[in-house]
Amino acid sequence: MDSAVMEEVLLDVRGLRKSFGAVAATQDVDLTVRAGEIHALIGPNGAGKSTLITQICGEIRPDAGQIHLAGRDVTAMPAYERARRGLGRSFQITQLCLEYTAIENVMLSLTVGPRTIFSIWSDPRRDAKLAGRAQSWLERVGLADRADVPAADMAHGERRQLELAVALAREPRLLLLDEPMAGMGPEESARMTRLLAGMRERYGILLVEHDMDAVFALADRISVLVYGKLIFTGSCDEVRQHPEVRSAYLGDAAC
Ligand SMILES: Nc1ncnc2c1ncn2[C@@H]1O[C@H](COP(=O)(O)OP(=O)(O)OP(=O)(O)O)[C@@H](O)[C@H]1O
Repeated sequence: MDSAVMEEVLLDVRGLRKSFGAVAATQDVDLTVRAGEIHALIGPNGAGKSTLITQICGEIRPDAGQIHLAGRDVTAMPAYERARRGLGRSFQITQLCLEYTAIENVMLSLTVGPRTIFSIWSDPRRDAKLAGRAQSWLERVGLADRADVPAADMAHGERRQLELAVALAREPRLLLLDEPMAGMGPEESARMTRLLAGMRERYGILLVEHDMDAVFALADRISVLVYGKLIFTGSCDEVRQHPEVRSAYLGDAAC
């Protein structure tokens, strides 16, 4: 990848702070994600990872701090406006329409994407051009032959792949992935790891994940969050060697 592109900061979080009563869920967090980078965010349960993600998405307002998307201050913007400006998200809990087939789920996502004009009088599921575009997103996530399967009948790992296709169809530049490997067996997790590795050059990715094999296989940088504070940001090797990280999160067995 062109080094100028790789240097572009897609997400810049500065001094972000959020408390729920006495719980300081985000404490003065600074974080960047560059184009072409997978930046993993790790930390024990309750460390504040989801709270940070939901502030970046615009679902909850920070008490203090700024969020810039591709150089633009979006701190006061609603979630839909951030999505329009290239922020995509896949959720920790699946958000698919389970009664719809895989291709219908992606087609519905395309109807709210940036390059689609559709009429409220027509059923987008009957649109052949839209179906072609949806099929190509299914191909990219390895679900080409599952297009007509209702999401309800898909395996857990396939649903997570479909969720990714639904997010990608909106053509984001920055992707926030909240535990994409959650609930997966080793094979499904390895498949998702390969999929994300193949996507890295086209997006900036902030990856929240507990599966440390996946994190170490994918991340260019890792940030470690403990009790709402970022205690360290560095490469996989630096994180493995960091004494505070080892005691707070990894434990000696993981190093
Ligand atoms: N809406 C809320 N109201 C009150 N407290 C909250 C709320 N959301 C989060 N918290 C608290 O903020 C802290 C951070 O929670 P958060 O869910 O962000 O952590 P997490 O790192 O995502 O955890 P996990 O890995 O288990 O998903 C926790 O103490 C949690 O109980």
